[in-house]
Amino acid sequence: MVVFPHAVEAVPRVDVDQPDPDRAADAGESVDERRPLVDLFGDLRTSRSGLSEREAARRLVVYGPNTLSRRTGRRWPRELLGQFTQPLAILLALAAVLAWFGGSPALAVAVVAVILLNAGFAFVQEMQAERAVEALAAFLPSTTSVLRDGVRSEIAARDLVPGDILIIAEGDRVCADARIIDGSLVLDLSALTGESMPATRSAGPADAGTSLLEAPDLVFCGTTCTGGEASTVVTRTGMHTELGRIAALSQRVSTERSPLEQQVRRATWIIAVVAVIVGVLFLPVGVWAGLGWAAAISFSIGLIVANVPEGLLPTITLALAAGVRDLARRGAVVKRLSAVETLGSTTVICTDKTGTLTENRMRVTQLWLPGAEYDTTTTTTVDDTRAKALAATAAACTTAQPPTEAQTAGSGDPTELALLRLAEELHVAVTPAGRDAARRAVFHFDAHLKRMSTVDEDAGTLVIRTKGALETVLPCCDQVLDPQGRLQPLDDGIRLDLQHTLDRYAARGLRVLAVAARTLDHGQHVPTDRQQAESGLTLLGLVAMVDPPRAGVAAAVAAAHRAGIRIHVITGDYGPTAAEIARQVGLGHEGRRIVAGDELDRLTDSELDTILAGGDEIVFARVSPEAKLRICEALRAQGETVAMTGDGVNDAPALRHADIGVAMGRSGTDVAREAATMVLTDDNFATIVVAVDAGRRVFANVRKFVLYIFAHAVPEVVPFLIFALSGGAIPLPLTVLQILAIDLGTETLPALALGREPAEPGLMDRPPRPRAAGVIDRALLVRAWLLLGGVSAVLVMGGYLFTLWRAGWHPGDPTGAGTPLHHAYLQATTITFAGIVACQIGTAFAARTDRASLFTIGLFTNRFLLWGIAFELVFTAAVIYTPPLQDIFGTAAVSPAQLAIIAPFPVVVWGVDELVRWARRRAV
Ligand SMILES: Nc1ncnc2c1ncn2[C@@H]1O[C@H](COP(=O)(O)OP(=O)(O)OP(=O)(O)O)[C@@H](O)[C@H]1O
Repeated sequence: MVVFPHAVEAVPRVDVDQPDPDRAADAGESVDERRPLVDLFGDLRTSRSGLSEREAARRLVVYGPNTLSRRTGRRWPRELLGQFTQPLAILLALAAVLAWFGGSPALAVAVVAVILLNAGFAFVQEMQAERAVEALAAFLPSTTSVLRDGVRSEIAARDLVPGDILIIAEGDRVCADARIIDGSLVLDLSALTGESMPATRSAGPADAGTSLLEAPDLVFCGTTCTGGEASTVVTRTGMHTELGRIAALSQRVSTERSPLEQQVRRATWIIAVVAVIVGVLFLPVGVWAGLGWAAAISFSIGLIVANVPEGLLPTITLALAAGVRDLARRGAVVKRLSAVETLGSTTVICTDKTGTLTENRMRVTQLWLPGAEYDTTTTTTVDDTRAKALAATAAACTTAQPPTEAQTAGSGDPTELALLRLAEELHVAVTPAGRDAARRAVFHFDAHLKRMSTVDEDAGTLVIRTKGALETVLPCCDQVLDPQGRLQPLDDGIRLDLQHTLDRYAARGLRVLAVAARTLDHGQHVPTDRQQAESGLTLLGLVAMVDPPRAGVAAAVAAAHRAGIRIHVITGDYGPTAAEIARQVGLGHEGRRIVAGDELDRLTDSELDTILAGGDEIVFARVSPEAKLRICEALRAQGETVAMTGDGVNDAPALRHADIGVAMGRSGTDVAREAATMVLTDDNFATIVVAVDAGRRVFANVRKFVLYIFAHAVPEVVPFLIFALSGGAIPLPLTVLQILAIDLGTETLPALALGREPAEPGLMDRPPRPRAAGVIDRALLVRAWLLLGGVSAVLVMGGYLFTLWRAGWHPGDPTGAGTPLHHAYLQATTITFAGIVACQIGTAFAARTDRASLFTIGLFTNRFLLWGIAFELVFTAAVIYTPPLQDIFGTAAVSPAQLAIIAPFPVVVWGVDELVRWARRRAV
């Protein structure tokens, strides 16, 4: 259920208190958003202080939730039909037609069953995968800021109703159509109009001449705010918005094919072509070996059907979807299935510091003033008027909302919350209402300037208050307050003192803010020019705050290092502060380097490449968000797979450009969340490493079932080869329907179960897989076809020949119906069939690990596999021992002594593979 178009509600709504759509539509249609504001307020029965909670609740029932709903009901028949028009399904259908007219109706029916089962299976899996991704929206609740009962509060965006006063600020995604009543905004309208240039919208007289989307004071759902702040009155919500109307409703989570799926699709095709060639070639050989044409055709069809790996793709899609679901539970919401596999090959993580490596819960611990210093954690009372003025000024220069009973954590920038708390501790508390009432202008925090300023009226005079990074505030100051409260010029001695203090605090990992102020002369106007306002200030002092590393980050960093992943920090904070935090969490254990923003700007591209190619982990400090894009590009050009975090509007290009853009679910902006591939619902760095782990596991599991499915082809094909090569002297060891029984009945569940295998030990102790490395490589094919398949084929053929030989058969003896050896022949083919099943069980256990021994993960740790094997055994027993199935599949009951021949097969197949893995482990 979503409010924004990036994900759209997939399930038809069936709420009992569902509003009458016609009524709601009427209500939504009847407002003319371009009427003069007073009239619009009248029409919407609202005012500048917003609706009451009660009225809002009532309107929610009338208008319905502010969501875009998509009708899914009618989509599925087309998707199901699509499964039958897949090239592989058409190939099989051709085979069925051939079988029918070739005189093998039973085979034709069986092939049609294969087609139906496969299509149904693929359909269900794809629907599940899609639902998994769409359901993720629930993990990303969107909130929005409104005035209700005159108080600003955060509500779920889906609860927004017409008449609400909605406050839109930089980074927000506009989640309803609204008219601006105060302030101005820079908007990105590209989602709605395709226009990539940002547009400015501000309060003003309504203009009836322009088109709705171009109206200077209207904003629309689906656009994003890239700058400014404004109050607006909501005119339309949900399906009544322009976005709802234009029905950009088909917008869905991107379902483009992942590289993994593309690779497997290609491999599937190659194998299908090989299967067809082998099948067609078998035709003349079969006739030559003594089969009639009809039997030869049916066998070649059987060979084709058996070897076309039609179930592979949907199984992979499902494994990726299971990975997506698992990640969402663990705090990482990914927006594309393909992201799961990209995560697994991540080689570099570029992370910001505040809030990702650290808790983002700041607390002021130090105050510095010319000639005085206080440790606020040990000093119980600070009795210094200059210190109090410092704290009061810093707290007044904020926009954050301190904690209230309703919102115990407060809202806004944690740096500012720490300053509000400091003022309270020093008994100079600033109330948000008083602060906002005195406010005449704000020069917002700017990520490039790294400072912010406010102009406030204080006892009839205007005061400019500035806070920010020392190196950006200092050039705006030309004096300080000395210990006696007199103004002193900022001389070299004080500058040196300030620098020493800054470095001392930074070495402890503290974030340092300089605070300055200036009182305007009587009669001076509120300055509109930022540069002019932020000049001639008096420096009051420094405040330093701790923001401790998050629990678990150090362990995650160590895990990432073991997994061969390098981590660079890209932060707006001061270099030594960031470097100390980096040290505390274990970054740069093999070399750490600080590159400051201005140094980075001076570096040529090749110099940057050289630095990045070295083994150091780098702290890029005081960098602008734009520099993230440059670093990301440089890393990708070196062939790295980059995961990049970001939370601001300006981070969006870098997030889009990285292989995995990671945004913060809690603290980030909507714009960053929109641009990212993965959103961390807990904002925690450790979750990125968890996601990499999950990505690796999903990739490894896909290899496991590909191995398993490929391996069984050999014991199925070899019997045919032996029959053909012997010129019919060795009778066919396997019937066509037995092959289909294996393909349809016994193979599928264990393959699916392998997709749910827990991570193999040591998976995160290996270097990342190269981006170009395919899921199906030579090593996998050798292991599947030569090792597991080869051993199985030898065993199965051995069992078959041994059974025949024990019954007194010699090569060339007739075994057809009515001959004395016929029953023994049926038993021997049954042994081939059961032998392949036994070898599959061994293969499944072998495939569970790629390098490790099965004993290290435990024999019974994959319950799904055990159930799959149990089903496989029951199915096989039914085929062998129930008379109707015996007739269909051409089997005969076998004695316990005969079964004893195949009983050790699983252990032999698995044992040989275990030995090879052991030898490989020793070789490294
Ligand atoms: N609300 C604020 N008002 C004034 N100055 C601020 C404020 N927040 C941060 N600063 C200053 O700007 C600098 C950079 O802050 P910014 O928020 O860009 O970086 P950051 O949050 O530490 O970085 P990141 O999250 O990327 O690790 C800080 O070191 C501080 O000096």
